[in-house]
Amino acid sequence: MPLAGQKALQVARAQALQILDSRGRPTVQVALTLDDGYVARGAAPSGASTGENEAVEVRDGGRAYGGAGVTGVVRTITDRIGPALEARTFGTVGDVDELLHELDGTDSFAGIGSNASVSVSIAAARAFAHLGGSETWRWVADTLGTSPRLPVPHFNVINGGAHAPNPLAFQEFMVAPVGASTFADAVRAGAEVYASLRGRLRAQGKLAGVGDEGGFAPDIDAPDEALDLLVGAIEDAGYTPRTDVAIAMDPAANGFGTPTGIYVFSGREHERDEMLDLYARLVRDYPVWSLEDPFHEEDLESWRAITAHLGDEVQIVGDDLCVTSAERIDRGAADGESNAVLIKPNQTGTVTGTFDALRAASSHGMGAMVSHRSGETLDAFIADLVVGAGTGQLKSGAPARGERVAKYNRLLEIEAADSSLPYGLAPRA
Ligand SMILES: C=C(OP(=O)(O)O)C(=O)O
Ligand SMILES: [Mg+2]
Repeated sequence: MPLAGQKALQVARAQALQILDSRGRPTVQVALTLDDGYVARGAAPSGASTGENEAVEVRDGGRAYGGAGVTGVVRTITDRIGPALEARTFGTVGDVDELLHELDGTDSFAGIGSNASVSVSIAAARAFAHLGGSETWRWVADTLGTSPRLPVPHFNVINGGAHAPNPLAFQEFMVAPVGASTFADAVRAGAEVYASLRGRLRAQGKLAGVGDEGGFAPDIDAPDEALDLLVGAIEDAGYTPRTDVAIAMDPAANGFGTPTGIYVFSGREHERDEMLDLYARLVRDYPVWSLEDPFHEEDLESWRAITAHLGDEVQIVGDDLCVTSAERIDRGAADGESNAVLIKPNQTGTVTGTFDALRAASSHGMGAMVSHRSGETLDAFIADLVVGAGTGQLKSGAPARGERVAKYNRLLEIEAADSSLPYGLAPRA
């Protein structure tokens, strides 16, 4: 249903452009020009460690850009989606997304590409916000019926796994300023911890390059070593681990595990029980508050075991497990597989699918962390999304590199413009 007083969307011109993402690979940007001259844009990010059941990103074959171009997707938008958009008026973003599903004709966006659908859908969401005279975050909150809030930023400061060339199997080690009183203070804490971590790594002779999300990629392989570095960096920056700044991890275990529960890292195999013991020890010994994709997406027995054993102490987040799918979130909740979900719009391919996933998580009392992808653009839609959805958690990489800080900087802008917005994790239902 359209929001009260919502003007219908009439697209005068739909254009698409191949641009580069933060890995130097092509992606697509859409521009929808409205009758009043307003241009609503949306760009598609791209993951490297993807779940099996994500909506399908379509790329060209051939040799251009290592076979990774999106000229076909640009053509699909220009020749098929654009004319279909221009031919009709739309009452809601759901109507636009329905058209995208119709044009696609598959149940995974393998036809038009989730990179086409998500960029069009994000642009349409911005167009509806503009037509309603509101900021995009406010439009999200009005559409979902949620209480907006500024999220705790999760800064990924040590990168491994598929995002870095180092031997570290676990993909992400994040610092989360849970004790900050404003978003601006949280950004400052994140930047200070990042700077002190750089100092520690330099002092230890381990300062190497950075990974895809801007975190350092030191030549280490043990999770303990990464966590020791983080705790030391938090203290060096003058903060108290856990109460001021907590830690979140995304091992992204699809990258080193199997459906049958065998996990290979640090030069040997680890079985399910050993992994459960390892996580229990890390949660006990370090200020870890959130643990994402600790097991392979098909190793459901392990997911159920960790949620049962550690779910009261830490948030267990399903990313590759749930792939921003309301259906999979419902199933996972019923089976006790995780108690929180990651929300990435391009995993489902539309803003409507993203809203459905957020509603599903909320209906089960699950936490929801909104997330960037490892391949990003300057598009900061997820910043507005997380404020409007009011889930209180965002991960967008290190507090460095333009495509990562674009999201944090947008949140600083939102906070500066509306100081009544609360900051912090959403109270659990
Ligand atoms: C952000 C992530 O990485 P990618 O975008 O490569 O899936 C993740 O796994 O949470
Ligand atoms: Mg993940």
